[in-house]
Amino acid sequence: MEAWKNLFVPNPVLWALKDEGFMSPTTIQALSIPHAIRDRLDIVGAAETGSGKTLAFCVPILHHVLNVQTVQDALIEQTHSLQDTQKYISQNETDSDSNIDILQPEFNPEEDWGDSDNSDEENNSDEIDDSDDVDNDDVDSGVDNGSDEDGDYDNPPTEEDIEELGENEVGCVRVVHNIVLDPTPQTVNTDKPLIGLILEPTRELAIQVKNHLLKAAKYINVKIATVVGGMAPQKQRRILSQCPEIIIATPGRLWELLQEGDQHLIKIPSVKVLVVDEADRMVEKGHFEELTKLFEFMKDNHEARLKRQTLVFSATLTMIHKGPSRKMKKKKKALIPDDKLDLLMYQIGIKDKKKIVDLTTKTGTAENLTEARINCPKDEKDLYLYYFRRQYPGRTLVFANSKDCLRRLVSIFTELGCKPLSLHADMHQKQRLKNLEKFSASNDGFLLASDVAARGLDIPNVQHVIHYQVPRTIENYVHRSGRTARATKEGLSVMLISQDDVRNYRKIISTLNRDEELPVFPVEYQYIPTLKSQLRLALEIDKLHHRFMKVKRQNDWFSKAAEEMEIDIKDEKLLVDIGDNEEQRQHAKKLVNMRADLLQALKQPLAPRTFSGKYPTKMGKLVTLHDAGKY
Ligand SMILES: Nc1ncnc2c1ncn2[C@@H]1O[C@H](COP(=O)(O)OP(=O)(O)OP(=O)(O)O)[C@@H](O)[C@H]1O
Repeated sequence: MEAWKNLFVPNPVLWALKDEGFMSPTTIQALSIPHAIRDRLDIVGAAETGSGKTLAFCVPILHHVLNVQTVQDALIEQTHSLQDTQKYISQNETDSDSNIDILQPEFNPEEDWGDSDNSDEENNSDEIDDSDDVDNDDVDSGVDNGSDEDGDYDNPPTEEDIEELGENEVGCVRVVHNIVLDPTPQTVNTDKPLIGLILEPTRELAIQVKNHLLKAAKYINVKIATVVGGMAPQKQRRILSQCPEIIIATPGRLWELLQEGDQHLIKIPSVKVLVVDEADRMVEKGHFEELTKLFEFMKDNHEARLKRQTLVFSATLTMIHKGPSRKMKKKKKALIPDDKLDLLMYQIGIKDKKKIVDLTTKTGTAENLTEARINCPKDEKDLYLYYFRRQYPGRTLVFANSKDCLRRLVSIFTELGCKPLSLHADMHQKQRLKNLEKFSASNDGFLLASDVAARGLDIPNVQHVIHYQVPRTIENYVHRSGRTARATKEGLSVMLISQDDVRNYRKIISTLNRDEELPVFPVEYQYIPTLKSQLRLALEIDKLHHRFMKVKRQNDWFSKAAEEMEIDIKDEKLLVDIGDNEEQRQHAKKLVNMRADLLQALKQPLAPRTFSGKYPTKMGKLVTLHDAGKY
């Protein structure tokens, strides 16, 4: 753990990292953490997907939490000694000689500072546990009883900490020459500061980061909450009323609760650390309106802004996606990476005192990623996806550009027995999380997703990423592909390219400065006819199934409407409208028979793979096809 110590990582975090088996920092962690902790600089960090950027911002936040807690402990101790002195003074009636100005003898530090954290948590544990929300451990699970009660951390509080705490965070206590004065004890409350705010572009990512942070905070007494859309706001309001020190949020819900005047969220301008993860996406024009408003709201408090540390990270901070050529021509000058970074830093309010750590690789994608393509007609993409699925088992994530396309694929691949899961923005949040969980739990998981899953998700051991359609931007290509080949793992990314995709494909290749085309994925064509006939049958079944369901839905609708209007459903006219039930029975029978045929066809094993060719990767190493399926 020596390497971590040199980065000024506090001991309680070190213990947790050790438990996680993170024996040494990754490059982005090693190059950014000391500047954040020791130098208190704003950090702008760009590094490849899966390189550990999450911990690079989590560790500095926890450092701040520990610092604040140490300061609070010191204040309690001072208050205790002040009370002892007061007792002594009143007993000896010699207060005229004292140089300590005691304003309110009733001040009770136990009530205001002491163990409110823990007792709060226990008293409210039923509130947190009773709901069946997926998110039901948002706050309490992040709290440990603080094994480091003596406050003996690596970095003792500085003068600045004490000043900041006195003015901004406690509000009712002033620290003058190390003596605690309490001018307005009647306003002392159990209110706790908001220390860290992490902004994420998607709900799944916010929840994932919370879990990551909880692991790193295993030995720290800290409350961490997520504030995201798609979950009950009432519960989030309740959680916020417990004043979690760290909030991880998506901008929409955060802004909504802030506008309601949430008492904890109004402290946002004086937050000590602000993290904008996936920053280039967050500030993208027209993406998060609420974020702009939030930044405006934070700017109001100029003094706090100067004290605040801002950390921004992404794998694509310096990548520029080229717009449509017509637009580009109109512009006098094309955007260059430095412009993008400057604009982003301006939008977020990065201070001049900053450290930029740009580890973006020349190829743009992760080192351990093998990239390939399959060229095919648009109407054969299903076939090649099916081919890949059958020939290359393993956790596979497929990206498509539209929700309609995803729905269609889910339907067909369900018929083909591939057990697909889906993930897109139109789904209910609980279902989204459930599907992610199922996907992560199955070694052979098959997830069909929109770009909502492209950024940040750290699903263990995703072996393959398939781009059913070529993504529209370079950033999306890098992030989608980055769901595999994470940390030290290998991974394979394959693009299905039809005529429609050529333009986007060319843009990606040129932006990534690739000298060569991506290698062609070697398809074993001898299997194609068998797979084609299975797919054809599945498509027929799917079509019939949809027709059947449509009539059934209509039928149900008519029955319901008829009932509501007190019309007898046996009415001849209605029966004519909804069609003949016997016909539906026949319909259903046909479906059952066709499914039985398909099931039989699917049992037919494909001939063992005979291909033993190799194809080069961008890394120059050779990967056999057999290996490619077993990453
Ligand atoms: N020091 C470390 N040693 C070993 N593994 C680590 C270390 N730091 C992080 N990891 C692991 O590496 C994986 C990727 O980390 P993380 O999700 O932070 O990547 P990222 O850079 O944020 O990726 P993305 O750009 O896709 O969001 C995670 O599973 C994480 O637990």
